[in-house]
Amino acid sequence: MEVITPPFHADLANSIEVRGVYKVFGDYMKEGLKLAQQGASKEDVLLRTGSNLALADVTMHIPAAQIFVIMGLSGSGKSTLVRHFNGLIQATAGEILIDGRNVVTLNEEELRQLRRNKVSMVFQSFGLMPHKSVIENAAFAGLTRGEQRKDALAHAALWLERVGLAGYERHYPDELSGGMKQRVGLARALAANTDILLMDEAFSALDPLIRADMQDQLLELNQNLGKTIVFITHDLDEALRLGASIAILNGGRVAQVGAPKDILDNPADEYVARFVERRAVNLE
Ligand SMILES: Nc1ncnc2c1ncn2[C@@H]1O[C@H](COP(=O)(O)OP(=O)(O)OP(=O)(O)O)[C@@H](O)[C@H]1O
Repeated sequence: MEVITPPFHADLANSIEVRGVYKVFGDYMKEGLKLAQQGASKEDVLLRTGSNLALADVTMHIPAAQIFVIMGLSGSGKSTLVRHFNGLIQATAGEILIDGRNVVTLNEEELRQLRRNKVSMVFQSFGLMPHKSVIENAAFAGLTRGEQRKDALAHAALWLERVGLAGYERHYPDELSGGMKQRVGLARALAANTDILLMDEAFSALDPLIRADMQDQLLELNQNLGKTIVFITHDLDEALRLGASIAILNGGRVAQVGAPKDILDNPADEYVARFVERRAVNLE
């Protein structure tokens, strides 16, 4: 079957454009969507339809080659939003443009290609294949892209070394600690060498020293290779250290998007102010 590739727009390369995205989970999606479009809150929609409004009218521009941080309370919609970017979740309404192509309209094969070649993801729950060794996990993208096995494994070994896992190549995921599994997931995403990296609480299981080291590596990767990185975290210090921009979600809606200093100095509302109050001092 012929795969039709929608047009590529060079001026939008590696940016993510989110336009009016809504996501309603549950049996009464249409009713929930209508209420949300009229401005109803997550709680209202739940009370009146029993449906779960995860995202409402989310619009944001994620520039190429930037680290863009997403924060918000548990359940505010962070993971749901990011999973729209590689088509793991289908929007109820709205558009997501990557390289100017609307991800919402891609078919399964096009989505597979997108995940293989353009957008890789590091999951909070690691997402490793238990029956494959550490190095086979790390080399997954290269192997499925059809690279020579020797080359894909050599490349994966380099990334495993960079995340501090040299010597563990032949081990299996269930022989590793949580932090080590998280680093395998990270090595796998980095070895995939895609232009866009989605990271959902990707450092949460790491101890503080390794976490700081991984943050440094991510900044370096972003600076040297110009990767676009979308990074979900609960940790304000991590957000301020990594993010060129920070978006804060509240009940599925965007509370504020801005540079860290703007958010610290001028929080848009009480909710944002609560996030940043303990750091309400000027950033250098
Ligand atoms: N598959 C699903 N079915 C029904 N509701 C869902 C599903 N996935 C997420 N939700 C709901 O969508 C909302 C947003 O969830 P999401 O996981 O995106 O939040 P989050 O901000 O990432 O939270 P956390 O910080 O706890 O990971 C929540 O109310 C959640 O219950």
